[in-house]
Amino acid sequence: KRGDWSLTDFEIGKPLGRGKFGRVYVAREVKSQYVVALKVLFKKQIKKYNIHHQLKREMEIQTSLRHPNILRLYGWFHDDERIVLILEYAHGGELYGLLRDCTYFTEKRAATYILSLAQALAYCHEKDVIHRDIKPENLLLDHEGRLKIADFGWSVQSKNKRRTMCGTLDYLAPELVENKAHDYAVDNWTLGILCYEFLFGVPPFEAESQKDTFQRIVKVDLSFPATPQVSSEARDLITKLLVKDISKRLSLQKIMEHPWIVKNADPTGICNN
Ligand SMILES: CC[C@@H](NC(=O)c1cc2[nH]nc(NC(=O)c3ccc(N4CCN(C)CC4)cc3)c2s1)c1ccccc1
Repeated sequence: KRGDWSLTDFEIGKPLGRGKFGRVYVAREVKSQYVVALKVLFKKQIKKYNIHHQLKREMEIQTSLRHPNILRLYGWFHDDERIVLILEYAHGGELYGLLRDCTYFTEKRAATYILSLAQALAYCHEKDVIHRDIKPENLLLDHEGRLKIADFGWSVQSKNKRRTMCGTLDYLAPELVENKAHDYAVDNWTLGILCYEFLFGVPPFEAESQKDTFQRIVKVDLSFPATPQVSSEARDLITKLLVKDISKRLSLQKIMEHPWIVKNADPTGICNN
């Protein structure tokens, strides 16, 4: 099945989105009538921006991941000028679109998506994958409203150069042992940003200029608007994620066990309110 695909096997539909390096189209595989998304990247662009290694990593990583909240990469093919990724089709479109339409989510919907993200990231981290670019634009919804993380273009397989000599940590300096833990914590901070944005409709450190946003981030200049009304448990979780000291930032496991998540999140990942 893998590897013998070509564009003639698909009826191409409307464009779904466009990134810097390519476009995504909805398509139907002719024989099975199965609906997929085809991400078309031009070899010229790949050479020009020298993203060949990144694309290769994205393909290896996303093919190896199997999780209900991670968009599947079924396979790929190429011709003289294009590389085409055959991706799972997410019928609900971008989570971002939903957030824009309803300004902010209910606490149940927000908690359900944060739980799905924490579960997907815990799965990725077990497989030594750090996404590093979790943002609303990369989050899609399937036909049941289940969250799907897309676009692993910026993810990395954590450099296993840190794999210790003869399998023991005993000889590793603390900064190396620490460093490995640090790599993963970047995704946890992002969950705090997303949780805030799901509940208030804007990211926590938004500012007029990039410089101001940067300063607010490094100072962790966090404040909660009076409206919309958001529970103290929700604010507690956000406050425990947007922590500068990585060793004090809530772990994915602790996020899944947090009272606000336990009380509000739908464990099936599907939220209809
Ligand atoms: C995350 C960005 C990334 N995207 C993917 O890989 C993508 C992979 C993938 N699979 N399914 C998708 N579905 C859609 O994009 C979509 C958008 C709107 C839809 N609707 C509009 C509203 N309506 C009410 C319901 C139907 C339905 C599906 C996308 S995007 C990308 C990367 C490079 C170049 C382009 C895009």
